[in-house]
Amino acid sequence: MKAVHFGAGNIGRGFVGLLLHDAGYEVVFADVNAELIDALDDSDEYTVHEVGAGAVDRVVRGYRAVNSATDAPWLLTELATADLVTTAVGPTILRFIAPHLVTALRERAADASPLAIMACENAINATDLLHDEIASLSSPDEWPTLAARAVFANAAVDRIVPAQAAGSGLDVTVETFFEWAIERAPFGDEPPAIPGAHFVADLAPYIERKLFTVNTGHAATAYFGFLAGHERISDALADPAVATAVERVLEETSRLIVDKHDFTAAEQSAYRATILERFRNPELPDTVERVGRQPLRKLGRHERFVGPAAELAERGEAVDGLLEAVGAALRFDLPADPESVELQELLATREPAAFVHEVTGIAAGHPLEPGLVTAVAEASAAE
Ligand SMILES: NC(=O)C1=CN([C@@H]2O[C@H](COP(=O)(O)OP(=O)(O)OC[C@H]3O[C@@H](n4cnc5c(N)ncnc54)[C@H](O)[C@@H]3O)[C@@H](O)[C@H]2O)C=CC1
Ligand SMILES: O=P(O)(O)OC[C@H]1O[C@](O)(CO)[C@@H](O)[C@@H]1O
Repeated sequence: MKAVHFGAGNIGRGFVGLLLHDAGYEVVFADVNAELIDALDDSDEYTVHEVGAGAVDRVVRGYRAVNSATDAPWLLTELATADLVTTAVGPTILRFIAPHLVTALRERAADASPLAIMACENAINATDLLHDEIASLSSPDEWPTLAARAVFANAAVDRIVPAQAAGSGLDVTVETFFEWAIERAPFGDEPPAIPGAHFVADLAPYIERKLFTVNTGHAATAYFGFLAGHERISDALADPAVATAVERVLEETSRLIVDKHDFTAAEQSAYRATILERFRNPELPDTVERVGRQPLRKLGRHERFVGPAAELAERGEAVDGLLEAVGAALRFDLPADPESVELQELLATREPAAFVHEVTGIAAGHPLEPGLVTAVAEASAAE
């Protein structure tokens, strides 16, 4: 069994690549970072160091690496005999992966087993997004033939993998916790054998609970923590003012999760407590800058703040905590982060309502619009 994994970064090496390796797959990493690919190519193994209670080290061996920017022919050769393709590149990068996959599907033998494709990104239904990008490169006549050569399954991935210390080489430091939930239905009776993953009938509850608890809580900690002058996530959460603001946000999203899905209030409360403990892990060298990265993406319509806030507002529920988190995100002013720079430029040049429509995708007249406009106006005035 062979898996081609796009994105040999933190999640690629520290989570998806590791679980595929442990599942017995021959793993081929594809990345556009030449230095990283060369390092993988020149190495025989790397170690995934867990930190926290019950931590163990795991060694990944026997992989290959291909530079997908400069060696498309070799990548295609690998894809031709792959059983599985995964990605961990970031949702905005999926459109750059699509051209490789459309070509691979064109060249895939009609009698080969369908290629399983799973985008492992922090976004609702990222595989659907990748599917649509691939289909857009085909024609309505051709696409049914290509689509029959693949199985697309959405997935939710959860493991905190911070930025790695300089000099750590290919080794990756990760938390002990992980969860990889994958839609079962697209595979029929034969889901891929990945012991570390679990296959679920309906992914929506898992991905919404994950994105609107883990990612909402983490990003809120980052933005409130940044404003309070903290560098590390664990220090930010040790600040009672930050912890209280984050709790307020998570109480709101938890209300939505419990209302919409089959999780009880007690289950959601336990899940929330667990994730806050994960964020507090003092052995995890995680920073507010990493967790807050790409604020424009994180302020998107179906993302961790505006997504749940819009649904709650539509239900007539209060969203003061989420709006406060949006306000903090708007003040994430970090010259090293291109999206933060763009965000500050937009704040300085757009009227608040125009900013809201453009950045958050919330339209005029939506019940969340007034709250967002106020948050933007306050952030602009504070500039
Ligand atoms: N780090 C974390 O704790 C978690 C991250 N995620 C998600 O996983 C994805 C990846 O995140 P990280 O691993 O943290 O980022 P990362 O920056 O460490 O890794 C991304 C990798 O993708 C590569 N890449 C960029 N463009 C590419 C292209 N066109 N083709 C092939 N490779 C390309 C980069 O060179 C880099 O090695 C994101 O969607 C993130 O939201 C999900 C759960 C946890
Ligand atoms: O690129 P994003 O969406 O910030 O992804 C990283 C996030 O995902 C998480 O790993 C949670 O699974 C957090 O560590 C981190 O905030």
